[in-house]
Amino acid sequence: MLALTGISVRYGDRRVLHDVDVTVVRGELLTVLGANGSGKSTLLRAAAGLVPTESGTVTVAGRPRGRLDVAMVFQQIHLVRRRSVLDNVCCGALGRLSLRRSMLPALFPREVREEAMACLDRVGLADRAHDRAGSLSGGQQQRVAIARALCQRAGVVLADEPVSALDPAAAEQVMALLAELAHTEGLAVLAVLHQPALAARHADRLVGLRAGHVVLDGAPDQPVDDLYRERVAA
Ligand SMILES: Nc1ncnc2c1ncn2[C@@H]1O[C@H](COP(=O)(O)OP(=O)(O)OP(=O)(O)O)[C@@H](O)[C@H]1O
Repeated sequence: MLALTGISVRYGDRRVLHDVDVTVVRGELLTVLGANGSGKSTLLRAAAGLVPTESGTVTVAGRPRGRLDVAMVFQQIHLVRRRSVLDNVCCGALGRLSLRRSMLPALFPREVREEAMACLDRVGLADRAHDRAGSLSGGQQQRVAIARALCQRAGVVLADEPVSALDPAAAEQVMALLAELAHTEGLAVLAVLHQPALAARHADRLVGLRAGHVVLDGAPDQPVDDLYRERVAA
C-alpha cells in the first residue's frame, strides 16, 4: 500500500535518512522505533511529502503519493477546541470539497456531516459529537483526530508519537484503535512510538531506525535494546 523506496533526506549538509526502504501493506499497523534523533519523524514527513527527499520514491497503491492519499495524526492534537467535535471531524473532508464549500466550514454539507458521524461512531465518540472539542480528555481528543483522519478517506494513516501525551490507559486505547482500524478498514497505518511495550502489544510489525538507517524490520516483540544503547553520529 505505502512504499518508501531508497529514501534519503538531508538537512543542510547533514544526511539524516540513508537509503531507507519501508513498506506498509493494507490492513497492517507498522510501528517505527528508534532513539531520539534517529530519523523517525523525518521518515514520516518524507512519507507525507512534508520534506524534500534527496533520493527515493514514495508510492501509495503503486502510484506516486497524491495529496489526499495520506492522513496524519500528531502528538500535539491539532483540534479547533472551540468548535464541536463533529465539525472537527468534518474538517477531514475539506480536501475534497469545492473551494466555495471549503471556505465555509460552518456549512458542511449533510453528507459530510453524516460521514463524520459514522467516523466518530468508529472511534466510540458519537455521543460527544456536539460537545466542544476542547472539553474532551486528551485520549478522547486523539480519537477525534483519528476520526478526522478517517473522514479524509485516505488509505494511509501516519501517526507521529500519537500516544506520547496520553496516560497509560488512554495510550493503550488509542493503539488498540489504530490496530483495529488497520485490520477492519484495511488501512495502512505507520506509527512512530517511543514505547517498545506498546509496539509489542499492538503492532503487526516493527521497523527500527538507528542514525537514519533501518536496522530492524520484523516481529513487533523482538528485542529492541540495541536501538537505544548508544548514539551513533549520522
Ligand atoms: N528541520 C530540521 N532542520 C535541521 N535538522 C533537523 C530538522 N529536523 C530534524 N533535524 C535533525 O534530523 C535528525 C533526525 O530528526 P528526527 O526529528 O527525524 O528524529 P526522531 O527520531 O523523530 O527524534 P525524536 O525521537 O527526538 O522525535 C536529528 O538529528 C535532528 O536534529
